[in-house]
Amino acid sequence: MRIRVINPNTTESMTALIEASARAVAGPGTVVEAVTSGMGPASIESHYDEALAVPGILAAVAEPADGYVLACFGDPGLDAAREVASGPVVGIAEAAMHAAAMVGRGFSVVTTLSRTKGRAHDLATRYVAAGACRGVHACDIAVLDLEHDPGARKEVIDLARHALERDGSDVIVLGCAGMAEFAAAASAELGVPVVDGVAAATVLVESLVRLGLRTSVREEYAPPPPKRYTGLLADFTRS
Ligand SMILES: O=C(O)C[C@H]1NC(=O)NC1=O
Repeated sequence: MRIRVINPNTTESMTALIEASARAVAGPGTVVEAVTSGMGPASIESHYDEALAVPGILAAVAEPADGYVLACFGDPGLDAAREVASGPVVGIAEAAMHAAAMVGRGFSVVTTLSRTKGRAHDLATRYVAAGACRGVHACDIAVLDLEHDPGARKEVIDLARHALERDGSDVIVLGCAGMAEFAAAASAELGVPVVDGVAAATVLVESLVRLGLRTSVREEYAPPPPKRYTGLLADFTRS
């Protein structure tokens, strides 16, 4: 099978990190096709960035694949992508939170900027039972600095340790695709499961494809009603 793993921001080096995390867990019969969005923000750290990332996501899911991963913790454009993708679409926050809820009593999210904490809470409300997400904590390291800041890994792990104590949680969810490579070291140091949403989403999409499950086209996720689109979007939308 072929899984298209989409980095919704336009930073190639981050796509490489995402690709490595997805390939590390993909099964022997799975081809991971990691792609960088062709248009939009260099990183996604606000509602504005999320909105401007969606056209690139929709263009990326328009290409055929057996399944798709949206490798951005805000799960931008997830519902719209499900209306047009040829296979199941899973967001990394969705996958990470579900996985975390299955291996512990309550998880804490460690994310980047404080301004994105509300989004993580909103997604937890959508995806998991009340109380499953015990808290969301921000390290206030910008997304693109995670890769270049030599102290980032330690800051994230120290914050995760604080979160476990403060929240009384027993699992950590990494709140950014750019933190994927911290998961193993964090789990070894903290002694708890640390969930990287890129890996979780890759395995979950593989499982859905193996189960023969695709997004239902009855009602909400049916293909969008045909209509005229004008302006720049006319090139990227279905007519
Ligand atoms: O929402 C965030 O802070 C993280 C999110 N932004 C991004 O460009 N890739 C991500 O995973």
